[in-house]
Order: sequence, then structure tokens, then C-alpha cells
Amino acid sequence: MKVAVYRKEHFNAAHRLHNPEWSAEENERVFGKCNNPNFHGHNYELIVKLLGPIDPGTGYVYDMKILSDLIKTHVLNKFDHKNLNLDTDEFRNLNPTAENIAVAIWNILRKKIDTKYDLTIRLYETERNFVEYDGN
Ligand SMILES: Nc1nc2c(c(=O)[nH]1)N=C([C@H](O)[C@H](O)COP(=O)(O)OP(=O)(O)OP(=O)(O)O)CN2
Repeated sequence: MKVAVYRKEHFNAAHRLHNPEWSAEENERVFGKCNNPNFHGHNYELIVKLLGPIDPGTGYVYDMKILSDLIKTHVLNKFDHKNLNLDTDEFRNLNPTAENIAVAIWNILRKKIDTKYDLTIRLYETERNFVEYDGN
């Protein structure tokens, strides 16, 4: 039997969607206002899902306090109130789309959480735009 636990967090960050191999016109055509050279911000909502067995001792799948601390230490401290393009190693040479941010967060947390738990990252870039990544 497996049960899913979820932790919801949020962070604010600035970014610019841009492909340096394309012309300015092509970038503007593809990314529109998200290509603004002066960057723009989003209030990201992050949902981390862990799927695993209930520990018979604690009754927990995973201690949410520990999960919260892991996210704060390894994800929020890295991305919150940052310019993703300029301030982070992850996106210095990678377009900080919602998809790429979700994969980056999954890669960070996967190293910190036992593989007996399936990990899924859902990331809301706006209220209506969101992505999900589970390592597949
Ligand atoms: N596949 C992706 N498509 C888009 C991404 C992305 O990361 N992956 N990102 C963007 C923009 O950065 C941004 O999310 C779009 O903002 P906006 O158009 O303002 O979206 P809203 O949901 O706030 O507004 P609507 O008017 O409801 O669209 C674009 N595409």
C-alpha cells in the first residue's frame, strides 16, 4: 500500500526566456513578453509529492517537517528572490522555463530523498500555467 504526501511552498523569482542562438526577432516571436531584456517576475507555487509506504512506527509516509526543511534549504534558499538567469548556476546556460525549473528542482530533491519514495514536482508559474515532472 502506498500513500501520497504533498508539501506546498512558494518562491518569487525573476527570469527571461531567451535562446542566444536565435535572432532578437525570433526570440521576440517565440517568447513574446517573456523575452523582455529587463526580465520579469513570477510568484511560483511549488508542490512536492512523495509516494511511499506508511511507516508502521510513525504512521507517516514521510515527515512533512523534514520535507519542508529540505525544500527550504535546497530549493527556496537557491531560487527565492533570485534572478534565475543571472544568479543561479542551473539557469546560466539553460532557459528558465517552468519545465526546466521543475526538472532542476526534481534533480536537487531526488538526491536528498530515499528512492523508496516516488518524487513528483508540480510547479505553477502563474495561476493557470503549471507543469509536472516525475523523473520520466
Ligand atoms: N511551455 C511553456 N510555455 C510558456 C512558459 C513556460 O515556462 N513553459 N512560460 C511562459 C511565460 O513565462 C509566462 O508563464 C506566461 O505568462 P502569461 O501569459 O502572463 O500567463 P497567465 O497565465 O498569467 O495569463 P493568461 O492570460 O491566462 O495566459 C509562456 N509560455
